[in-house]
Parts: sequence; structure tokens; C-alpha cells
Amino acid sequence: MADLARSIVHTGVLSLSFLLILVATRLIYNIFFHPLRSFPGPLLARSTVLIKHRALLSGKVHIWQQELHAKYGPVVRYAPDEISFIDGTVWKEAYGYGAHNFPKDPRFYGLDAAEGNSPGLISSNNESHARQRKIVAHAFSDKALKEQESLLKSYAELLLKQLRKTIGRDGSSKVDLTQWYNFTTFDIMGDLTFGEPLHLLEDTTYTPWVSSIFGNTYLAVVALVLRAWGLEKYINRILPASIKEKRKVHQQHSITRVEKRLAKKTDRPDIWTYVLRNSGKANNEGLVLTKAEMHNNAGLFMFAGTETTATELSGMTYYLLKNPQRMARLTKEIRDAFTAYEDVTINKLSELKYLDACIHEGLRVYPPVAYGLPRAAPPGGANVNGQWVTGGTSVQFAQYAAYHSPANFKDPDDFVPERWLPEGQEEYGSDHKEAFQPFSFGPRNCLGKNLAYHEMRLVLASVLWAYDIELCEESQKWVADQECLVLWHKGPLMCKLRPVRDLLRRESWKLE
Ligand code: HEM
Repeated sequence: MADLARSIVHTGVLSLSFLLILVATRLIYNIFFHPLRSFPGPLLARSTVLIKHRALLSGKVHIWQQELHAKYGPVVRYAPDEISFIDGTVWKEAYGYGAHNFPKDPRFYGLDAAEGNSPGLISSNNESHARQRKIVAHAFSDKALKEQESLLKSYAELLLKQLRKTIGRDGSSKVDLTQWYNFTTFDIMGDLTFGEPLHLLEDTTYTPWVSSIFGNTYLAVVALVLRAWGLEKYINRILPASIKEKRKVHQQHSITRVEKRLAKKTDRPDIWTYVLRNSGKANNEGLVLTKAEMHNNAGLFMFAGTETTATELSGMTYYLLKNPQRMARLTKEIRDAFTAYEDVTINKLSELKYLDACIHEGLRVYPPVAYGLPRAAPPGGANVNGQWVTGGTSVQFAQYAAYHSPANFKDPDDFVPERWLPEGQEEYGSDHKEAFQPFSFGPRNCLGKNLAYHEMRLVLASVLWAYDIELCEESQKWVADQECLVLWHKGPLMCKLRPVRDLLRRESWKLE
């Protein structure tokens, strides 16, 4: 018995020593012999990916990357096989049209079509992506946007009406504007994706289906970390049955709604009207989307097209409230442009120069996709930002770090819309504006960029046209308190609203 115990202890000690030697060898290799050894970065982060994972899970990865670039310069090796850049040339080199050989990094995006799935646009391989995008792009064209204008405006108007009801007769009730922006963007995308509204603005609450979209952000980061260790497939085993069930219901709910919409014969200008109209046509060389791709893309539209836009609307509102003179200038521009709400059109809104400057600046100081979206260098290696990176290296443009770097922007942490206008060029003309690509760049950039701009202009302008806003005490540090879990984990943006137009005069906006 004693012999057996001794032999177990021996085996254990030997295995542990072997493991320690393996780990130490790997760390030494990563620091002294790795092909990326000459790239600057913190010693520990260059030796093990654990440091990056700790930063990701802490919710402060954006600050970590910002500090790394401030210390080490525009190129940082922040994990053994991963390099982060903040120089604008990288957009063209690693994301641009000539960069098809820089595929999306599977360590971040997961499985691709080659492995038997039928993913939608975001994680499909280049060939499948090109086919899908050619068809779906019709739903986001200028023509489609024009036809969707009255749908967008009906939700902006419903938002104003519901806010009026919520703040009460004396305007003393506080409102969480982040929540109201979410209601609006989810209702709009729900209508465009499923052909019917989700009724969030009317019911003034999230449905369980919408709540579960927000609830999954931390889990998504945990999955990202597990994926790097090849353990993602085990996440399902450790998840509580209740979460697994919720996930299943969520996916099924989306599929059922898409199927219900596809069964309808309608000319409403939603996404599927354009997709079906343009599938298999001569100009599309007989291209079609599979049912699985339709289901998958519906989920993508509901995620990519809602939270992002509502985030930006909240961020802009917050920064404007913190800069009262700029808020006053924007409000004046909007109120001078439209005497009646009927006059508000997406064409007229796109002529408001200060509004666009505020949107640009909001996207810069508070980019909805703050973490870099990694690409994998081609097998033979490539030149990026004047430096040779070996094949398979994960390359990313770190948006938050780039936009908050004095190497790219003067007064990087300040909200200065004027830097985007001719009047600001004397002071801010040396900004590296080519670094600014909040919708990404190249063939896999944001398909909803134009829709997002129209939506942000319309919703922000509507709210500022009708209300004066005051930021409540508890939300004074709204941005500083936030975590970045690839996307922002936002708290309530508590505000007081005072109607500046006599909204009650309008029949449809009467209080009950
Ligand atoms: C302020 C708002 C928005 C921002 C900042 C934003 C940003 C982005 C970014 C950075 C990507 C690239 C993702 C990647 O490379 O993995 C992307 C992709 C995408 N976005 Fe947006 N987005 C916004 C709004 C929207 C809206 C309103 C829609 C409408 C459905 C939308 C639909 C999409 C789609 C479908 C893709 C995938 C495109 C493709 O792979 O071909 N986005 N977005």
C-alpha cells in the first residue's frame, strides 16, 4: 500500500515537473525565439495570452490597450501571436479591398462555413460572404432607405409621444434615455427584419427575447477566452440547463419570426422584400440565400443593427450634455431647420453640418465597437504598417486606443465636433482622420452604415427638436463607469426632459 502511494506521488511530481518545464519552455520561446520577438510590448503579455484574457474579462480592455499604445507606440505585441495597431494605413492593408488574403481571425470569429455550418455574413468565409452580401446589400441601398423613411419616422414620432407620456404633465419624472434609444432601435430593426414591430416603445419594456441579447455579452467574452484554449465546445456542458433552454428558445423565436414573414406576400420595404426581389435575378447571376443563412442573418441584423446605434445615440447625448455650448449650437441648428415635425426628412437632416460633426465626434470618443476586430495574416506573412508579420499572426486595429491617442487626434479625450468642420481645421487640421473607421473598412465593413447614419440623425434630431435635456446627478460619470466587453456594458443614462414645443396641441400626441 505504501509502495502504491509512493508511486502515485512520484508520478504526480514527475508530471507536474514536466508540465512546468513545458510551460517555462513556451514562455522562454515566446519572449526570445518567437518570430514576433522584436515587436514591443509588456514582457508578460508577450509571453502568455493569459494577460490579454485577464484584460478582456476585466471589462477594461480598452483602457489597457490605450495605455499599451501610449507606452510602446503605434504597434504593440499584446499577446504572443497578436499585434495591435493604431496607424490608419492598417485599415487599407489588413481590412481593405486588396486584403482578401487577411481572413477574419477564427480565434475571434469561430467556425467558418468550411466546417459544415451555414453562417451568415459576419463569420462566413470570403466566397460565401461575397454571394450573401451581393443579395442583402439591396436592402441597405439608397433606394431602399428612401422607401424605409416613413417607417423610420413613425418610430421616431412614437418615441417622442411615449417620452411625453412618461415624463408626466410637469416633466418631473426621470427617464433612462439609453433604454428609450434601445426601444427605438429594436423596434425599427424588428420591423425591418421580421416585418412587424416588437412593440417595445408601446409596452415600454424589453421582451425576454430582447433582454437575452443584452444578457449574453459577458458570456460572449467568456466564450472568446475559452475558444482561444480550444475549449469553446465545452462551454455548453458547463452552462446551466436554464441558460441552454433560453438560448434554444431565443434562436427558435428568431427562426419562427423570419419564416412567418417569408410566408407573407407583401411589398412593405423590409429587408426580405429586397432580398426576395433580387434573389436569382440575372443581375445577381442566379444567387440566392439558403434558409439557414436567412435565419442566421436575421439574428445578425437584430444584434448588429440595434445595440450599436442605441449605444452611439446614448454616447452622443451624454457628451453633448457634458458640453452645454455644443449642445446649444446643435439644438439651434435643428430647431432652426424645422418649424414643424412634418418638415423633418432624412434628406434635410443630412444637410445639417453640425449634426453630422457631432455624430462623427461621438463615434470617435465613444466607438460602439471599441475593441479591434482581428484579421489573420496570410500563411506566407505580410507587411503591415511597414513591418513584417509572420503568417497566422492576429492583426487588429484597436479603435478605442487609436481614437484616444494624441498620435492621431489633438485633445483626443475631448468632445470637439468642430474638428470635422472647415472652421476647425486651423486647430485640428493635423488630425489623422484616415484612422477613423468606426464602421470598419473594405469588403466586410458595416452593411448598415447608411441606415445607422439616417437613424442616428433622425432619432437624435427628433429628441432635441422636442425636448431640453438635463443630465441627472447619478449619470454624471456614465462613460467612466462603463465596462467594455468587446461592446459597451452601459448603465442607465438618467435624464430630465422638458418639452419645448407644445406637443399637446398635436392630436396624436395627446396625453391620455
Ligand atoms: C453606429 C452604428 C453601427 C456601428 C458603429 C457598426 C459597426 C460595424 C462594424 C465595425 C462592423 C464590422 C464587423 C466585423 O468586421 O466583424 C459591422 C458589420 C455589420 N453591421 Fe454594423 N454597425 C452599426 C450599425 C448597423 C446597423 C444599423 C445595421 C443594420 C442591420 C448593421 C449591420 C451590419 C452587418 C449586416 C454587418 C456585417 C457586414 C458583413 O460582414 O458584410 N450595422 N458593423
